[in-house]
Amino acid sequence: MFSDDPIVRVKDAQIFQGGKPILDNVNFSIQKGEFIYLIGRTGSGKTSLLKTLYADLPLQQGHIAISDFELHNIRKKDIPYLRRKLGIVFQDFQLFFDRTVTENLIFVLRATGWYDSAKMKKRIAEVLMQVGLGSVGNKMPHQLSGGEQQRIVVARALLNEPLLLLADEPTGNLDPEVAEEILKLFFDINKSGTAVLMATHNHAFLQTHPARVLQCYQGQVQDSITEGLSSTGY
Ligand SMILES: Nc1ncnc2c1ncn2[C@@H]1O[C@H](COP(=O)(O)OP(=O)(O)OP(=O)(O)O)[C@@H](O)[C@H]1O
Repeated sequence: MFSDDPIVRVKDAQIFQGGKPILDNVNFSIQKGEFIYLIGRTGSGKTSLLKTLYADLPLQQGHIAISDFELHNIRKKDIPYLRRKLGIVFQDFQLFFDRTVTENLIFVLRATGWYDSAKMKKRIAEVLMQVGLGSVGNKMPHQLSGGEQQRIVVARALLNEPLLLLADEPTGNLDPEVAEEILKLFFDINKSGTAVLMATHNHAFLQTHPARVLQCYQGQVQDSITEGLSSTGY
C-alpha cells in the first residue's frame, strides 16, 4: 500500500443488521490522519456501520477495504489482524472491574501477541501518558472517575498503534465538561496522526471542534465534504 492511499475505502456498500438492510449505497473514504464525526438519529445505523468496519457485522454487498484488508471476503482468521489496525472505543468493551488498569492493558497486549514483559510495561506507560493518566496503573477501575475510566478505554484502544480509532458515543455517559475533555483527547490523538471516526449525538462538538461529518439519514450516508448534510437528519 502506498502511504497516500486511503485507510478506509467504502464503495457501494450495503449495511445489514438482523437480516435487514439499514444503509444502502454507502460510499466514502477515510484518509490517514482525518477526523470525522458520524451523526444521525437513534436507529439510523451509526453503530451498524462501525460494526461493519471492524468486521463484527458481515459485509454482504459492496466493497470495504481497510488498509490491506478486503472485508467482503475476509477470512475469520484474519479478523484479529484487521482489528489490530483499528482502535475500538465502544460501550460493549468495558474495562474488567476485577483487575487493575495495568492488568486490563496487559490482557489486551497478550491477546494481541505481545509477550515481552519489559516491552509491555513500556507500551503501557506510553499510552497512559498519552491519555494524561501516567500514575494510575495500579488502581482498580472503580477507583477512577467516569472520565478517567473512559481515558483508560482510549489508552487500551491505542496499545497497538492503530491507523484508525472507531468510537461509538465515547462521551455518552459523561458530564458536559468531562465529555469536552474526552473530545479534546481524541483531537490530540488525531494530531499525532491517528484517524478518528466518532459516532456522537453531541452536536455542540460540531460547532466547537468542527471536522468532516458523515450523517446517516434515511438509509443513506451523506458526507459534509461532497454533498452537504440534511438539517432535518438529527
Ligand atoms: N442486533 C440487532 N438485531 C436486529 N436489528 C438491530 C440490532 N441492532 C440494531 N438493530 C436495528 O438496526 C437499526 C440501526 O441501529 P444502530 O444501532 O446501527 O443505530 P444507531 O444510529 O447507532 O442508533 P443509536 O444512536 O441509538 O446508537 C435500528 O433500526 C435498530 O433497531
